[in-house]
Amino acid sequence: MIVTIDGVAASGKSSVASGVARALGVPYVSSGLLYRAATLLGQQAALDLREVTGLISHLQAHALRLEPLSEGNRVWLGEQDLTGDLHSTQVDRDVSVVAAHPEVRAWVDEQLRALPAPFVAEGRDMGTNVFPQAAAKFYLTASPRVRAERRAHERPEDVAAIEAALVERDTLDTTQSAPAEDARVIDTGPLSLQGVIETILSTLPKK
Ligand SMILES: Nc1ncnc2c1ncn2[C@@H]1O[C@H](COP(=O)(O)OP(=O)(O)O)[C@@H](O)[C@H]1O
Ligand SMILES: Nc1ccn([C@@H]2O[C@H](COP(=O)(O)OP(=O)(O)O)[C@@H](O)[C@H]2O)c(=O)n1
Repeated sequence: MIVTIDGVAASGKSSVASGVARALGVPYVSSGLLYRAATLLGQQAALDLREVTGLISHLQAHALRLEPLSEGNRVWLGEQDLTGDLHSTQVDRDVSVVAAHPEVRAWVDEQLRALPAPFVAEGRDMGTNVFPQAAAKFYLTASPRVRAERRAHERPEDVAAIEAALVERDTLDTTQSAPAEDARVIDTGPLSLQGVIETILSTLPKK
């Protein structure tokens, strides 16, 4: 079974996906980490991230591997674990430009579709584009202020700066961020993390 959890930035996707995956005893798959890793590699090589040709050849020459685990995903470049560098403000700033390239999206999608089910996949277009056949689909939202307050525990900037950056990224991500027609939309604002996880678990089809 594949379950998809999409949503806007910092809406709780990875925390919720991890909780749902642990309850089901399956891994979760964080698609955003591959977009973040592509961005980091491009930044480290000082590439112009608006130019897709150079970026794609660079990605093809550096085999990145997503390791989906239920506790937390990791991204490897050979033996090097890149995960700790993927959630920086610098990567946040450029990732939507990288993710807008159809060639980069195809590079990510190919890796995701090669993963063996069952799993919980989280991102923006898991239920619409990558796994339209998923057994259950969810889409998480919350107001920009609520999301910024949550993310302020994970970034050095103040809440107002984080909120402005989240809203900008939501706008840049609009194309790939629409909920699937058959997704259940959950406003996580009034709910605890455990509350969101339980809401999802209670509506999953019985095996
Ligand atoms: N419903 C919730 N209530 C309170 N905090 C939450 C909730 N959902 C997520 N969080 C917290 O918000 C932050 C961002 O969540 P995260 O799972 O990283 O979101 P995303 O993967 O959508 O960016 C984390 O610190 C997480 O613990
Ligand atoms: N399925 C996906 C997942 C992420 N992304 C891109 O990758 C970026 C980072 O995704 P993420 O899920 O790690 O970001 P957060 O929502 O956790 O902040 C997003 O802002 C999108 O630009 C995407 O385009 N499609």
